[in-house]
Amino acid sequence: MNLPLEQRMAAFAELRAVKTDFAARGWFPGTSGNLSVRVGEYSPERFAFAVTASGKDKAANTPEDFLIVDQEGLPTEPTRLKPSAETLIHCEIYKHTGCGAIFHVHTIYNNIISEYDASLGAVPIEGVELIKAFNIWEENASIEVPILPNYAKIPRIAELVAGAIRPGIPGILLRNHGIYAWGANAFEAKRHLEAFEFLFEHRYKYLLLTK
Ligand SMILES: CSCCC(=O)C(=O)COP(=O)(O)O
Ligand SMILES: [Zn+2]
Repeated sequence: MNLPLEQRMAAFAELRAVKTDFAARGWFPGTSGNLSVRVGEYSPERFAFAVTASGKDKAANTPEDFLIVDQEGLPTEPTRLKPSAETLIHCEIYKHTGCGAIFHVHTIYNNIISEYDASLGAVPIEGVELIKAFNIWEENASIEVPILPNYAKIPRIAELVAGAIRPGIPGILLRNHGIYAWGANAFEAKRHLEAFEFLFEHRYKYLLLTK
């Protein structure tokens, strides 16, 4: 898939803005986290996306922070950059949702809550206003955010992604690892990620107060 230079540059610029924003929040500790936005035409069998390069300090901006990969997670042109080690998870989410952007961060709240609720297989959240960020408008709505095991081998996690995606819930937690949040575009993926993080912090603090 040959993408015009302007499309690649626009995707990289969009990722850079999100990366800078999340880095300022401390959302990339120890080089963790990865970001992607889809570019060009889409079918579940054939698509491409811009993704962060693996192992970089995501708080630093360099000319070698992003590359384009295809639906298999392989670079679309020769490069010495390595795509995120977790690119296969992005591939699965794009394939099964058709979304336009995916953001993955490790935070204290998403790690602790995913561990706390691991035996349930999902984080239950009820009656918090920010559920509306997922376009769920009913009164006293409840949602469950799925939790997958954090296997060392990413392909083992990737093969569970399709079965974990729940209609209307644009996110998946990896146990004691972090969250993947997605949306139709970068704006929506960011809104979803911020809402998830708010809801995890809310649950953590509510549990502390009430247990
Ligand atoms: C040091 S964090 C371990 C890998 C990880 O979970 C992550 O999110 C970052 O991996 P990447 O290859 O995208 O840099
Ligand atoms: Zn990670």
